[in-house]
Amino acid sequence: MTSTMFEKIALVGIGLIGSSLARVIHREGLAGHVAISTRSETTLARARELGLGSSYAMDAKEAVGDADLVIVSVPVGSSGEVAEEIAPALKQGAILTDVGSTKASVIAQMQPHVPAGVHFIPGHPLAGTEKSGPDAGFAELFENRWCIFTPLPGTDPAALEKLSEFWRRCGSNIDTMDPQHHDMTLAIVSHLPHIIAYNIVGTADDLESVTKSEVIKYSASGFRDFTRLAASDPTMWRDVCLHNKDAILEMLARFSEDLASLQRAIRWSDGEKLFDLFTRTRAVRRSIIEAGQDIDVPDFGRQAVEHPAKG
Ligand SMILES: NC(=O)c1ccc[n+]([C@@H]2O[C@H](COP(=O)([O-])OP(=O)(O)OC[C@H]3O[C@@H](n4cnc5c(N)ncnc54)[C@H](O)[C@@H]3O)[C@@H](O)[C@H]2O)c1
Ligand SMILES: O=C(O)C(=O)C[C@]1(C(=O)O)C=C[C@@H](O)C=C1
Repeated sequence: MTSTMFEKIALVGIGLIGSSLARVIHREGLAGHVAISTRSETTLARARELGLGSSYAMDAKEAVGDADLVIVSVPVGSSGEVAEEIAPALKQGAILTDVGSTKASVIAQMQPHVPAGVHFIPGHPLAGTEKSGPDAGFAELFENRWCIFTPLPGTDPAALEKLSEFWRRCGSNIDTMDPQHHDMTLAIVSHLPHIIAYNIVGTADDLESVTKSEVIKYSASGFRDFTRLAASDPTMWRDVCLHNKDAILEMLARFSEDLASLQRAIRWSDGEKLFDLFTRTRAVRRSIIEAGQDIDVPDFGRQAVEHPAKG
């Protein structure tokens, strides 16, 4: 059953995340009006061609005027300038949220611009792909995925509950945590994997000149999985690295220590140590699958989910 939750929702930024939101809002009938704004004329024209909204504006202030819910879905490094731009046009009582992959930096950038009487609730859907732009989105993206809020002290519980209900209607499960904890957790489960993927694919690309295309010709599925992550949007991931610097550097230091220990085990033919580590990590993968967190979405080019019992 569908029922309208907001008279008007404004989506600022209409790439993978913004356009997925537009699609699920439409499918679930969550808004009477969806106003779309983005920085690039070409992207806005494409959003119009795709029929993602009810109105389209290059001027974000025009889009957010009268909106009950404003969702900012731009690279995290641009969240401050967007907040500054839209602040004067925000309606009293409106909920303002974002979807940025880092939280402390987004809060530091946006909060100073948020007018009194507007409920600013930072958020982050843990759902995405390596693709970007309005064509890449799909309504099912958020299904059975976590959406984490990092509410500020004094957040209105009713506004938080309304936003939580919105994300539940988009298919997500809700959790809340403080921004520092979010940034540390995401550094290990999301940011480091991307950095490692960028690095290994970069190394292989450097070797390419030596191996004369064998890297591409013989790339096995393990390497191909890395190339999917390493194909992710350069602007988005540059911003994530620059805006979660401390947590990423801390996790990279831990990672480098553990890698050195693994290197040592290989050098000294310490088979027991290798076997123990690989057994422990296999159990982690099984726990993720058993928790239902490894759900493939069509068109990701991902491998089929393996059955936990297969060993
Ligand atoms: N891609 C993912 O897997 C994923 C997952 C969860 C959260 N996020 C976060 O969501 C946000 C958007 O990511 P995406 O994947 O949708 O990116 P995207 O590149 O697909 O889309 C970004 C959109 O922002 C617009 N934009 C850029 N700068 C702008 C500005 N200054 N003013 C207005 N619009 C501007 C672009 O025109 C585009 O419409 C990022 O903060 C990212 O960290 C991404
Ligand atoms: O699956 C992917 O392709 C993603 O990169 C999604 C992913 C992730 O690391 O899980 C990437 C960044 C986000 O902030 C949230 C989700």
